[in-house]
Amino acid sequence: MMMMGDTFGTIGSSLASLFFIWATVQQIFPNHFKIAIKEFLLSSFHQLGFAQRVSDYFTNIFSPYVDINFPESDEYRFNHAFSAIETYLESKATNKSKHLKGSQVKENKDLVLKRDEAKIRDEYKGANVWWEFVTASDQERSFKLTFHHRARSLITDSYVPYVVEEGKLIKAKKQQTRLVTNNPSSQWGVFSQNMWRSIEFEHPASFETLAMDPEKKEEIMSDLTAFTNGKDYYKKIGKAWKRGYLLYGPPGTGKSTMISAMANFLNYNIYDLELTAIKNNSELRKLLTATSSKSIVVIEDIDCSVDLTRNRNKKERNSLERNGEQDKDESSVTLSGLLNFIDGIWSACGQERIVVFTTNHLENLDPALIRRGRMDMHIELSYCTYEAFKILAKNYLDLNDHDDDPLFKKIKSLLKETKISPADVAENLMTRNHKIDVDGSLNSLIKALEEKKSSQSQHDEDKKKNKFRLFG
Ligand SMILES: Nc1ncnc2c1ncn2[C@@H]1O[C@H](COP(=O)(O)OP(=O)(O)OP(=O)(O)O)[C@@H](O)[C@H]1O
Repeated sequence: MMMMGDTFGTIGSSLASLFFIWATVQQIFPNHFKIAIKEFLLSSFHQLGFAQRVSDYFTNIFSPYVDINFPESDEYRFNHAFSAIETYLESKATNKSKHLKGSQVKENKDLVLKRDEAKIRDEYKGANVWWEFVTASDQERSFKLTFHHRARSLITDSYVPYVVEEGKLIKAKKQQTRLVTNNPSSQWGVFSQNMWRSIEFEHPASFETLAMDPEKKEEIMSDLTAFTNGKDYYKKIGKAWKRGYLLYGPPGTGKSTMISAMANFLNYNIYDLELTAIKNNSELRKLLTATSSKSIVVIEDIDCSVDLTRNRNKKERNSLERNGEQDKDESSVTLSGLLNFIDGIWSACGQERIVVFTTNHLENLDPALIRRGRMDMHIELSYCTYEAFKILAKNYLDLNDHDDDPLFKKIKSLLKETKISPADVAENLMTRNHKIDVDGSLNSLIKALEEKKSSQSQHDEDKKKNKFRLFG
């Protein structure tokens, strides 16, 4: 009311001044002068925003509501705000809506209830807003947001960003994790639309079932949690929101299992990057820039994928000498291409991404690839320890604490003397008939450990003999 009174006052006094000046001009100046002065006065008032204010005032009285349209696609490109709004409204409205629809898109999925209303009211910090789903055609769908002009800055500066952010968060929480892998470039299509293909990721691995030292596991989990909550931190220090993990260790020690556990823990998609299917650095760049945020880009057995090993520099130099100064980047994926993406372009495209490299031969990798800062955390996955065995015993045999059990004691001492992978231990604990047979499984493991021990001591014996022969 105060605002309306003020505006009337201003309009009244401005009009009074205009009429007073105009009356004085009428009396003093001749006709042609009068016309020039009239035009000057009108244009001055116009420039001072007077006309605009009058028109705004009346528009606001008769139509005080403002609309913002959020089309599904903008200039042929998908509008991400549209899908975030859709998710937000779906979650928001289900509790309040009187008209719902239920659907079950897959037999093994839960029934989903969605609102079945075209218009939804929402409230934000005391302001009412209305959302309307508008369909001009199948291709032209949009959400129309309507609110009172008085709440304009609250809605545009604060509410809309809140809705989009909230929608993205809800989507990320609900999203089924996907396993994505790259197609050979010959199948990418004209607009590179088929670079990646994906399936639902349903691996049940979790940190709980991962057999490794509990302290180390805790350290990895808190590192991942800090990363995923670190948006403000990364912004503050001016670094791209990404983190690299290098998983190394002998075969069967749980490197792939750990990646699955990470993806399930964070609810991130996995991009399993097959480097051998990529021809050169430019293809690599295209692929990586098309990955989404909240994802784990994995290169397994990086030492086997491409020539990224310690000898690379020497080999690269030799090849350049043989072929003249031909640009190697044009014909293959190189270490510099990969590093460029991790440190260079990578920083500029996308956020909240994790890179994981795995290898069985850490010693073969070029130090540039794995230096701290690129691979922030080096995680060694090793042969089965007694602590790890206890986790596997719990997974496979439902055994909790059996430290005093003679079979456990025997396994403890054998594990100390033997190098056996968690995969081999798991294999021995697994019962063929899917029925838990504790003694049978533990005895089968003891047998396997004893065999391993004797073959290892035989191996050591042979090695010793060969050494003596060399010197003999
Ligand atoms: N640490 C572990 N905890 C639980 N299960 C494990 C662990 N390590 C291995 N396994 C079991 O062994 C199987 C093979 O392990 P996984 O593929 O993760 O090993 P890896 O280190 O990636 O092996 P590779 O180097 O040969 O690829 C898994 O399916 C899992 O059942």
